[in-house]
Amino acid sequence: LFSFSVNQTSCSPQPRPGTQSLRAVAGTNFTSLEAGSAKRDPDAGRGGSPPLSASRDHQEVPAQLHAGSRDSPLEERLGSLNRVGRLALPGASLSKLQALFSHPLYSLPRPPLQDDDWLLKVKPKVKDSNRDSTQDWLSDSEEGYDAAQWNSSTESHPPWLRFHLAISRWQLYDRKDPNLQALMEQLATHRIVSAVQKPGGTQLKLVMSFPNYGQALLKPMKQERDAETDFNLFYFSDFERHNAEIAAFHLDRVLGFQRIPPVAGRLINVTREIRDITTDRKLARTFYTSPVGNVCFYGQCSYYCSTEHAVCGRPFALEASLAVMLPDLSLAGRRTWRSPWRRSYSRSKLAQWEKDPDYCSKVKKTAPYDRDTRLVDLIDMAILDFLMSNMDRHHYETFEKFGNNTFLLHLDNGRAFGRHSRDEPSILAPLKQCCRIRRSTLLRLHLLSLPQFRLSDIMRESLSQDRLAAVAPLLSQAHLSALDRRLAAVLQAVRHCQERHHHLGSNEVIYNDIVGYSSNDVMAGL
Ligand SMILES: Nc1ncnc2c1ncn2[C@@H]1O[C@H](COP(=O)(O)OP(=O)(O)OP(=O)(O)O)[C@@H](O)[C@H]1O
Ligand SMILES: [Mn+2]
Repeated sequence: LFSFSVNQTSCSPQPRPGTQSLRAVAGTNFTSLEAGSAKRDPDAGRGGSPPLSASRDHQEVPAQLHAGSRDSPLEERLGSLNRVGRLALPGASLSKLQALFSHPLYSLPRPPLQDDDWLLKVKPKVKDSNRDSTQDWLSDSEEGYDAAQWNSSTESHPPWLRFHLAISRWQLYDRKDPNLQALMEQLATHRIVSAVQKPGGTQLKLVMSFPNYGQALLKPMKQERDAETDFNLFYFSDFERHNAEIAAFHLDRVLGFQRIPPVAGRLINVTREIRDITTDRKLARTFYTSPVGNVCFYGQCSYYCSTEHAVCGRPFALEASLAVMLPDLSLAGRRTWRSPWRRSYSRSKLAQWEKDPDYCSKVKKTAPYDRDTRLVDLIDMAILDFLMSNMDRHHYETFEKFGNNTFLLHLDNGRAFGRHSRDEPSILAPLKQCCRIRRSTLLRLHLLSLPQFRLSDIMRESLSQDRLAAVAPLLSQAHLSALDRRLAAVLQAVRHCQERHHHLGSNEVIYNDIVGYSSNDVMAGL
């Protein structure tokens, strides 16, 4: 019916899904503030720009942020953030999360997207002979799947395909895209037609398929929510946690990154939704019933796939995380990068960054960290990882198509949120050693440290939207409190950097990613 073209042609940009109602998230107070004055951005129809409000109340805010940024001390800027915070909460009708996402810092203007800033595009194919053979194949061999009647029109696309088609050079998804809701709903509720093991990686995970050909990566619950990782366990031996995958997605979104594929929690029926339907014989062979009558399996993998580490239903119900699959590698190849701050993964050796106090200045001179935003993107990732105490970020990935000038995918967060009683300062090494941070990130972190937006409250609210929150909160209060404590530590690290580099001016520490737009652009945009 159609095919993807990764090589861009000279066609004009396709309209993107979900950009028609970009304002949907604005809450009641903002809606009334904006009523009548909100104009659609001419680029919005292409998904090129975030929702832009022309409200006068909003115009004052970025002006403060903008003007205060270059030379005023941080406290002064925090003061203006405080005013912004209050502005965003005029009554009680906006939840904290809604108020946060309505804040101008979550709708910063981005450069308009060009044709080659989209990962994929639909290329209509009209040959009738192809169409017939595709349909025959669908109905003959794909039992349990819906007949696909997709064409080049967005309306005909299932949520997972809309998600794929909306991936851009700068983010995996647009937070305000209404398709996201549909996508999460699919992950959490759609019938599962197939479950097979995903080869590669160290721990058990399954690829689940839905009737509309969507797929998700499943990680099962392996331990109780608030079990703390044994202090003596090496980080590379830690179990993965399904709730960490879910919470990491929420945290990444709350930080305004949009670099983790959407993840939803779900109670899986181990018998009906895995054992009875799997075509993976190696997986099927590992099922058994435990002495208390629970259905268990352990699969095949290089770590923890044995009867000692079986995954069990109660008696059939199993908590799991389902992450939406990224486009197949044949359509959108990815490049894997070794993190310069990777741990040594040896019990006896230290990594170079642990020994060399001048390590960052070398990294800064090495491609691709020597240009564009790669270094500050890596530091964003380190901040995310420090907040959730993920020590396992040995590699990261990017989409090949976008070259070096693109966002970093934060995949594999299963080893985060293992410990709440301690922080792991070494995760912040990239920030502390390089003393560099995106201004947009820093301002959002400040916002999340204010009582009216407190990170732990925001995360509690965000996670309460997940279906598994009905079983038990996805992060215990101890983990939520740790987030606030760690956020304060990140801000302290930045302050320390600013003191150290005081003589060089604040631009030395703060990478100003909000300039590049003229003052007028910002005024019009916010
Ligand atoms: N949402 C996704 N869509 C497509 N591929 C994914 C997704 N998430 C992860 N992957 C791929 O699957 C691979 C394995 O996933 P993951 O890293 O989560 O498992 P793992 O067992 O922890 O692996 P490792 O032990 O190597 O860290 C990753 O290298 C990544 O490329
Ligand atoms: Mn891993």
